Amino acid sequence: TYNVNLPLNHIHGVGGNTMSRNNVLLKVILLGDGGVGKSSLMNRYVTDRFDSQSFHTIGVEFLNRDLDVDGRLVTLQIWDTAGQERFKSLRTPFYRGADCCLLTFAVDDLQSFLNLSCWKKEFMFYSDVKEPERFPFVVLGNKVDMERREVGEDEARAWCEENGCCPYFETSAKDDTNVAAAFEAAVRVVLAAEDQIGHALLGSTIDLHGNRKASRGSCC
Ligand SMILES: Nc1nc2c(ncn2[C@@H]2O[C@H](COP(=O)(O)OP(=O)(O)OP(=O)(O)O)[C@@H](O)[C@H]2O)c(=O)[nH]1
Ligand SMILES: [Mg+2]
Repeated sequence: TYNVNLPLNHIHGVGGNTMSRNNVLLKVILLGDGGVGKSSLMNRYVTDRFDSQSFHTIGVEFLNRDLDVDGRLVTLQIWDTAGQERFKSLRTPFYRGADCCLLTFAVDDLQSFLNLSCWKKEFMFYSDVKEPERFPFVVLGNKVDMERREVGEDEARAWCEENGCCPYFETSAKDDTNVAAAFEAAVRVVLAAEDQIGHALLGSTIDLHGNRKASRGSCC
């Protein structure tokens, strides 16, 4: 486990996640407004700690965790980004090569939920993924331990339905609610997508949909 601002040992590159069939490195990236709990979720998952006084992230940091998913050994490389607008230029260069994007908001912060679309757009703009329609997102509604909510679970699930039916998890980094489940879901959606591509290649029936980048407009 390594924690740096400069990603010295990041294995990047074309399709850069598959080391072998049973030993996979997956890059997942946490995006969302400053203060929603991205760093706390990563730290809870990797080190099983929670800090109620955490500092805002500057740029990006990452931590690795190995896990076994249905008999496949996976190294999950979790990239935690700075959500504050002033750090935008420090985080966007690291979107490329991501296998899954975890869009995060806090259930006690309506604005962070409304901004999910902006985060998705920003990711699509800078990640340069080949098949935007198929790229896997997972949505996390964090801080469910808070009594006062501004975003209902139904509302959040509706957004996910409208945005490619991505999986939704209500998490608490503080109470360790659903944190492992959310990261494992990210691994599963990536592996499932890769299996599909594998099958398509075998059957020579790749459907490229013909849609490349939908829009290159600026984000908020
Ligand atoms: N109650 C509660 N507080 C949380 C939870 N997760 C994070 N926090 C608190 O929310 C504040 C912000 O958490 P961070 O993890 O630093 O937020 P972030 O998304 O990484 O913020 P940036 O680095 O600025 O993008 C901290 O005070 C955390 O202790 C949670 O699940 N429940
Ligand atoms: Mg942070």
